[in-house]
Amino acid sequence: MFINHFLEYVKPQKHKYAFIMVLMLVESAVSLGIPYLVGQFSSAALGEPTAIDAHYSYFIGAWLALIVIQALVRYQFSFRINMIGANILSSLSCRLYDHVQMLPISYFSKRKKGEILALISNDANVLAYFLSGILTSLAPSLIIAVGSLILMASINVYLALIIAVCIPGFYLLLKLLGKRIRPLSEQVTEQQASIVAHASENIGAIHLLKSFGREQTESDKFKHNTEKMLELRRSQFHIQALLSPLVQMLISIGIVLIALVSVLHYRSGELTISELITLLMYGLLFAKPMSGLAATYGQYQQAQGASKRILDVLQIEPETIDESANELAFKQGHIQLENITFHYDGGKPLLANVNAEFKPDNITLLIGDNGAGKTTILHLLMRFIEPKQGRILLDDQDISKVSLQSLRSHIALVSQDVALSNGSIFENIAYGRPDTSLEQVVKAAKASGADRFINQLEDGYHAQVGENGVLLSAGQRQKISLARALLLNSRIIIFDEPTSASDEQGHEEFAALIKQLLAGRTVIIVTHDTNMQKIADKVYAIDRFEIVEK
Ligand SMILES: Nc1ncnc2c1ncn2[C@@H]1O[C@H](COP(=O)(O)OP(=O)(O)OP(=O)(O)O)[C@@H](O)[C@H]1O
Repeated sequence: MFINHFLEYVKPQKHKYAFIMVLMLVESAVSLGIPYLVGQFSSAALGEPTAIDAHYSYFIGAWLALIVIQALVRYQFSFRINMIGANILSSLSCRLYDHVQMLPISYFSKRKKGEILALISNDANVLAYFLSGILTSLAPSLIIAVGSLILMASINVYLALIIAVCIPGFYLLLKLLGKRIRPLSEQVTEQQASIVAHASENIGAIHLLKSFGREQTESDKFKHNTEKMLELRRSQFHIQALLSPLVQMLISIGIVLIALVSVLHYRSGELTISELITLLMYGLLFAKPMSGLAATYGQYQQAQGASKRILDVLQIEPETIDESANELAFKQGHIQLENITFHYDGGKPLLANVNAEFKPDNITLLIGDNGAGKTTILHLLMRFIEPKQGRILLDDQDISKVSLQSLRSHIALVSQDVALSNGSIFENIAYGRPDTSLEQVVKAAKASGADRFINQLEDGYHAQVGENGVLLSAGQRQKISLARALLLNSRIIIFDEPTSASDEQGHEEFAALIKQLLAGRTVIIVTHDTNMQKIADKVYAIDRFEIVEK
């Protein structure tokens, strides 16, 4: 049972649960009391003996009072149970989000974005509301079903027996249909994830899509995906739609039998009219929780699927945040690659026994053909990925032995596809130092050359950049990204294709800027730009799995 792993989310809410259970017990007692009162009312109206000697209007009054109490209790129950669900959802999705963002980069390379989003939103939702509803809906359903059965048996034992015989059939039916619900709901979730992933990818690459005239192709693809979803939904709804009426039918047949046997017993004088009415009302009361139980069973199967997917992700080891690992004792920023061998899982060999040295107060270029492994080396330095063999030393300390947080705090990465968050320019430059002042941000922007264009914007540093910085040009985004790295004031700065978005003049300006700004630091630049060679102290070329100094 995958769901068991999540019962810890129920525990903190136990007092609220207990109160809801009390409410539900009251509601069950009221529901069971109503048929009894109706029986008493009929007896009083027909002049038969009643439990207390009272006029029939007294029983009507009590009946009405119970109806009002029932409504009030149901309102309280419904509100509180939903709040428990919302609370569980909030803690579960926070835990999931925290875990997901700690997973290694390799997890994200293999998963669709939509799949991850579906997990945090859809699966967490299914599980949370199941956890909040199950205990509180199961207990009263069982109380009402068992209670009405006992009360029926107290009036007529044959009738109770008829129902007891129907119950195994009911269970079998549930089992049979329930078997198909789970794999279907898993397929539905997967399909939903690929629809979201497809849409989000296309919207993210809308320029590409439009410029290559892919509208129709992508529309067809989307339609194909939704049609597949429609098919899955058809099967899912088919079972869901079948489950409830089938169970209802079985129960209704039971009620017909109850009615028949009751009438026969009445005619033979073994039952009074008020007992007959009470019995029929208990029969109807019994039917309701039984069909509720059928729905709960369907939800249970869905929640099992959701828990399994969530559990699978929670069981993936996050990036090693070894609390006991040493902090990096940073000195100058001297980096050495020793016999590094690397290939991506399932990929061909990329680096074999690579040795290299990146010195402080040096600008080192990494050049090479597309796909040679330049960015991979930067990612090894950041420990987004780990070498298969060999080690990387920073100031003579093996970086795999120091805490990730301390390693990354000394390195600023200006990546190829500049990632900006949807906020203001100020927020984007201050991304790594959220508590920094405007003055410091402006200083960094002046140094990176971003200040010029920022001042021309109507809202200046408070201008919004749009999602992924779409409101800025590629060159402007790169300048913001450089300012962001400068603000960190890291002693090691690594650039991945920093001038890919600049014009020829931009290349020269950037080279001069780097030379002047980053003196004294360890600078590594992955580039295809030959202008950079003028400012470089050393150039490494990656060729056929090896690194050669030029
Ligand atoms: N996450 C990944 N999983 C599997 N293979 C990958 C992954 N990232 C990159 N690769 C592959 O590894 C090789 C090296 O990629 P890398 O990005 O390091 O090249 P690069 O030298 O920086 O290229 P470019 O100059 O085109 O940016 C490529 O063949 C690429 O397809």
